[in-house]
Amino acid sequence: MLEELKEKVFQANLDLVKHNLVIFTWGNVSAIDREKGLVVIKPSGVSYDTMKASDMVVVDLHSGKVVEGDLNPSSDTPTHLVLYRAFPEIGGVVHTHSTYATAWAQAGRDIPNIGTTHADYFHDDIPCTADMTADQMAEYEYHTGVVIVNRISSGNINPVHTPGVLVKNHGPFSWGKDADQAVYNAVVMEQVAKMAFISLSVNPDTTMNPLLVEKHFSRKHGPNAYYGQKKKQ
Ligand SMILES: O=C(CO)[C@@H](O)[C@@H](O)COP(=O)(O)O
Repeated sequence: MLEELKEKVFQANLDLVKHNLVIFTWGNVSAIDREKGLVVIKPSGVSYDTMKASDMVVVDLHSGKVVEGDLNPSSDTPTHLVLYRAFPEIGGVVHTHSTYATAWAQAGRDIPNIGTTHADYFHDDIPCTADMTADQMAEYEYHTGVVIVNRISSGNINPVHTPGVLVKNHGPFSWGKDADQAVYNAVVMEQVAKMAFISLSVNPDTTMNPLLVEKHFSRKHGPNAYYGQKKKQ
């Protein structure tokens, strides 16, 4: 079942290593088949060096139960499932421990939009979730998804326009229309986290023109999208 999606998720997980976003068994990628209501995700604690497409685990979107696979699904599976249920537009989710984005998450700070590189891909500051309550620590991974959705909705953030978040004291989660786009957004998150860290160490008081944000974001999104579009006659 879902052999083609397993292969895509497997390759997307290997891309995390290719882009230096993870080491050892850290991180995970999933994708969803919305027609079947099934999610394919990386198995828990399996090295990227030895992992195979057939190791990918298939779980039910609503119950979280494993419907296919011999290995345990990623420990972050409940987080992925909350995001798929809350954001119907997304088709892939990524979690990494990429160094700079994780450092911003551990510091509990939003990654500010202070450059066109950020604005090309993420409209808003990349938000960091709040501390979790003692109650939320029970079923931590499920409530990680809940605090992500709460942070996005309370910030009136469009999850398609700002496809990522930092989980405080943990690390980044990104998403996209499919697993590949979710990985792409994870790479961008790490890059803009690094750029912002360096920029603010040079000038903590730097600013960003909101008009420049709109100009760059609209190059890829919205009616005036330019990137990769046919030349207007
Ligand atoms: O963030 C963490 C642990 O802190 C996990 O995402 C990471 O170790 C990957 O766990 P899985 O192997 O996907 O269960």
